[in-house]
Amino acid sequence: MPDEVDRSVRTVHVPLGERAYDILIGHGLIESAGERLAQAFPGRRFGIVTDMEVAQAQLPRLTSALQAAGIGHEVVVVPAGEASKSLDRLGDVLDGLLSARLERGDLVVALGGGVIGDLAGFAAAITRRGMDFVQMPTSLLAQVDSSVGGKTGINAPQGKNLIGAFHQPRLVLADLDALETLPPRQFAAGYAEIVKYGLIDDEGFFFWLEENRANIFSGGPARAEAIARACAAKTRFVLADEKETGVRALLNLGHTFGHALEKVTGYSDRLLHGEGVAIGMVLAHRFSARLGLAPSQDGVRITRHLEAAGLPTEIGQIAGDKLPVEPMMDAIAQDKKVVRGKLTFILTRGIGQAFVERNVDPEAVRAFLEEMSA
Ligand SMILES: NC(=O)c1ccc[n+]([C@@H]2O[C@H](COP(=O)([O-])OP(=O)(O)OC[C@H]3O[C@@H](n4cnc5c(N)ncnc54)[C@H](O)[C@@H]3O)[C@@H](O)[C@H]2O)c1
Ligand SMILES: O=C(O)C(=O)C[C@@H](O)[C@H](O)[C@H](O)COP(=O)(O)O
Ligand SMILES: [Zn+2]
Repeated sequence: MPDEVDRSVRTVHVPLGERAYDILIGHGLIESAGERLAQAFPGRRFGIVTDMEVAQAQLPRLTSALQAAGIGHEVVVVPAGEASKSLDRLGDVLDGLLSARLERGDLVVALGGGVIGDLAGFAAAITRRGMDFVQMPTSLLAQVDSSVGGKTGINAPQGKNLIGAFHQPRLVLADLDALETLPPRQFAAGYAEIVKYGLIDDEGFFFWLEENRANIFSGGPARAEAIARACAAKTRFVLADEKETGVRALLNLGHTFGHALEKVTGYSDRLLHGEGVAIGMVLAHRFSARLGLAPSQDGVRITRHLEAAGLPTEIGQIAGDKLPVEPMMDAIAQDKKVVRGKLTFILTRGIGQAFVERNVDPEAVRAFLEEMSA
């Protein structure tokens, strides 16, 4: 931790009309959650959904704060990790919320990383035909990406996030102190999604990250700035295209490859989501260069930056047996961006110049993946 801790709270507003909400980023937000929630949602009860690791590292801070504010709450805990984005664990969460007799006017609180945000957000969307929910992201990835924008859901055997709903949170409280207990591998995985915003349409941000990566990782002032800039960038895309009929698909840079890799590694610790995104972004740049769209040096520069952050950049770096290409192609064919059977990829003309390419030739993708997996 730096000697001087900045106590100010940054706010990114998401002006989505009647679904508008604030993202607060700062220290001590879990401790002040009792007062904030009591003021914003007077008289409501809260169903906190979390995972076993976050329950150990962060939950006592929240329950003490709610107790101190006299707020009624129940807790539902699921195992940590991507495997909890499943129908079985969704059933457990629904059972916990209903057994606690939370009413439709009460709120769900997602305390955890992106797995908890996606799972609890989806549970909120369908419990009693729709409860409000608050995101309290505790991983870097959740603070810069998954807690914002309203995508919620779980995985299916056929592919990643194939079951879900758009359901915006009412409030996002991103407590920087929570990151102090986050394992380093998880921090690096979240960093990949920060880099993504630079690669999509903001080369200046990517260059800033090249200068400030060490400060972000060590918990210096650049960390809060990076998180706030990432949230502001995501908010821009969500406002322009809340339900992803067009430009929001750019937030999927690296994800078509990444999601396929997550599926073939069994949604397990073999490959974290952010690690899949890191490899996927490198592949998207290489594939674009292969098609003559982007300079290959940009791919090299991105690879260097991600490697310096401790992230994998090659399929061959994934632990375990060699990954087969055909199941990856099956996953790619199930991607939600597919239109009338045609593959959509986010390709690029270089750093900060991503674009949506519809009707990508599956044979070109297969040949590329065969080569990249060799
Ligand atoms: N909805 C969206 O827009 C969106 C965006 C990006 C990613 N996602 C999803 O998010 C998920 C990945 O999220 P993630 O990387 O946060 O994974 P995660 O939720 O599994 O959290 C990572 C790990 O860190 C632990 N953890 C989290 N916070 C901690 C803390 N403060 N201290 C100690 N341990 C902590 C968790 O227990 C878990 O083991 C994927 O399922 C991905 O599909 C969704
Ligand atoms: O919010 C979005 O839109 C994103 O694409 C953000 C991604 O980082 C995230 O992983 C998202 O869950 C992927 O969405 P999906 O629609 O491809 O499942
Ligand atoms: Zn992602």
